[in-house]
Amino acid sequence: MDFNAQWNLWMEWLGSFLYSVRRTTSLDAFFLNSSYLRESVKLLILGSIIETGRRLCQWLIERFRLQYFLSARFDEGDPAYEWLILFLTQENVWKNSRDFIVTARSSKRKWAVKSGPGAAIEGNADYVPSFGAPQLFRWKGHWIEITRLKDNQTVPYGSFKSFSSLQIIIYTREMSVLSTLVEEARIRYNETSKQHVTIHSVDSPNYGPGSIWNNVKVKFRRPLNSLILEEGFIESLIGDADEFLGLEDWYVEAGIPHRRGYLLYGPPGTGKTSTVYAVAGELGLEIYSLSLASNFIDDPFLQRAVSSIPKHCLLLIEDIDCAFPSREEAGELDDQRMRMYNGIGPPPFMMPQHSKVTLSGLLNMIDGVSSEDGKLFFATTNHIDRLDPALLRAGRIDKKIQYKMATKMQAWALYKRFFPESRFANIVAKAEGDNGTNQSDNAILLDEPLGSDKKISRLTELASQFAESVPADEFSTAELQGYLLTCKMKPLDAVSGILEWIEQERLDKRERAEREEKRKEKLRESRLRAKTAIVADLVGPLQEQAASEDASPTRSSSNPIPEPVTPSQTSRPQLENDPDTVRSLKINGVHISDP
Ligand SMILES: Nc1ncnc2c1ncn2[C@@H]1O[C@H](COP(=O)(O)OP(=O)(O)OP(=O)(O)O)[C@@H](O)[C@H]1O
Repeated sequence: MDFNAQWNLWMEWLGSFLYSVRRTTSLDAFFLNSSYLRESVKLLILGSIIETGRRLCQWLIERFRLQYFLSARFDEGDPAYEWLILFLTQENVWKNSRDFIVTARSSKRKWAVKSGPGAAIEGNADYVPSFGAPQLFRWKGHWIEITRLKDNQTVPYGSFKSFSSLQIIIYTREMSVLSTLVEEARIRYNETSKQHVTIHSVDSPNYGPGSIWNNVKVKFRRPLNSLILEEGFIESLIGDADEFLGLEDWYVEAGIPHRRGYLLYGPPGTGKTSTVYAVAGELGLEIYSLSLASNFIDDPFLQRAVSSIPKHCLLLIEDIDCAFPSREEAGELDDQRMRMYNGIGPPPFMMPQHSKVTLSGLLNMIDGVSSEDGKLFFATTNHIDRLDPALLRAGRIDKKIQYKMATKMQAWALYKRFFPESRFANIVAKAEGDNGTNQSDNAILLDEPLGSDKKISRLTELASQFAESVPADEFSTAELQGYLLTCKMKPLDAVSGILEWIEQERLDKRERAEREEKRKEKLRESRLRAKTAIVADLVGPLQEQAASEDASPTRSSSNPIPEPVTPSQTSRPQLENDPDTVRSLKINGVHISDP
C-alpha cells in the first residue's frame, strides 16, 4: 500500500471516530472539557504521523537503493556462488565478524575465514561466518555490503532442508562493477582450483530452489604418474578429451552434437575412477558425479540434474549397470514383490532398493540437449555384459576402455611407488646391514624395470622379486595396494610376506565364492517355493470346487471325475527333485520350474 492510500485511511478512521464520539455523548461541552479524551486523540495522531513517517522513509530508501545501488544474489550450488565465496574469503571480508559457525574440517568444501591479512586460521576447524549479519567492505573504490542468507525448503516426508545464498549490494550505478567483480572472482577461483579436483555430487533429493548438486568436495589433484596403467594410455586419453574440447566450432559447423562419451569397464579396484579424476585434474574440469544406485534418482531427477550442469565440465556416472539389474537381482525383486502381493513379504519400504532410472531415461539423458554443450561424459561399470547395446552404440559411448587385473609390470611399478629410492634406499641398506644379509655392494639409484641389463639398485631388485611373486591377472591394483599398505614402511617385509598373503587371499576368495553360491542357491529355492505357494493358493480352491461339484448327484455322467485331492496336496508344494537342488516342482499337476 502506498503512502497516500495509507494517509487517507488514517484520516477516514479519525473522522469517523470523532464523529461517533460526538454523537454518542451529544455534548459538545463534554468533548471540550474531557482532557483525557483530548490527550488520547493527540497521542493517536502523533503515533500515526510517526509510523507514516517511518514507512515513508523506508519507501524512499528502497526507491533510492533500486535507483542508485546494484544488488545481486548468488545461490549455493551454482558455480558463481563458489567463485564469490572464494573471492570474499581472499578479500578477508569477514575479518570483523564476531559470530561464527565452527565445524570440524573435512574434505567437504567450506571457506574458512582468515584471522588477519593473509593469514588463515590455523587448526582443524572451519570458521564460517553465521547468517544474517551484513559486512561492509571496500573494493576498487566501491563500497560493497554482503550478507549470508539461509532459506528453508520443505523436502518430502515433511522435513526441512536449508540452503544458503549470498546477497551483495554494491553502492554504485555502474553495472560493469558487478560484472568485473564476478569475472575477477571466477579467474581467482580457476587459479586456486588448479591444484585440486572439485567433485559435485547429490547426497539427497532436492525438489525446491537451490542447486541439485548439493555436495561439493575438493581433492588434491592426483599426479598422472601415480596412476599405474599401460604406458602412454592416460596421456592418449587426455589428448583425446582435450582435442574434443578444443573442437567445439568444428562440431557446430558439422552439425554433430558436441559431446563425447567414454565407458571404462573392468573389475573393481583397477583404476577406473582414478583415471576419471586424473583426466579432470589435468584438463581443469570440475566433476559432476552421479550414482544411479541412489534410490531417489529417477528419470526426471536425472534430466534435471544433468541439465543444470554448467558448460565445460565432466559428467561421471559410476556403476552405470545399476540401471540394468542382474538376473539374480531382478529375480530377487520379483520374488519380494510376489511375497508382498501374497501378504507374506516385507512392507514396501523394507523392500531392497534398486535404481529407479530406466533405460529410456538414461538414453534420453545422454542424447538430450542437456548432454551437449561441450560436456565430457564418463561412465564406469564392472559388468559391461549387463549394458544394453543401445547404450553402447557410437555417438553415445565413443570410446570403450577395458581395465584388467594387475600385470606383473603393474605390481612392480606399484612397489616402486610405495618405496621410492629417495626415502627407502637407506632404510633397506640399514635393515639388511643390521641383519647381515643380502646387502647390495653397488646399489645405484636406477628405475629400470624387469629385464634391464643395467646394474640395478637393491630396491629395484626387491621390486622385481615382488613382481615375480605376484601372479599376473589375478589381483587388482587396489588389492595389491591394500597389501602394501599393511607394510608401508617395511619394503623387505613386503617382499617376504607376499606369498603368504596370496595364499590367504586365495583361500578367502574361495570361501567368499562358496558363500555366494550357497546364497544364490537358497534364493533360487525360496523363489521357487514362493511361486509354488502362490500357485497352490490359486489352484487349490478351484480343485476343491471341482471335487464338490463332482460329488453332487446332479453331475452329468459325461463329466469325467478327477482324482481326489487331499488338503496337503492343495496347500503344500510337492518337491519333485532332490530338495537341495530344487529346480522344478509339480503341484496338483501344474509343473513349475525355476527360470
Ligand atoms: N591402475 C592403478 N594405478 C594406481 N592406483 C590404482 C590403480 N587401480 C586402482 N588403484 C588404487 O585403488 C583404489 C581404487 O581405485 P579406483 O576407485 O580407481 O578403482 P575402480 O576401478 O574405479 O573401482 P570400482 O569399480 O570399485 O569403482 C584407489 O585408491 C587407487 O589409488
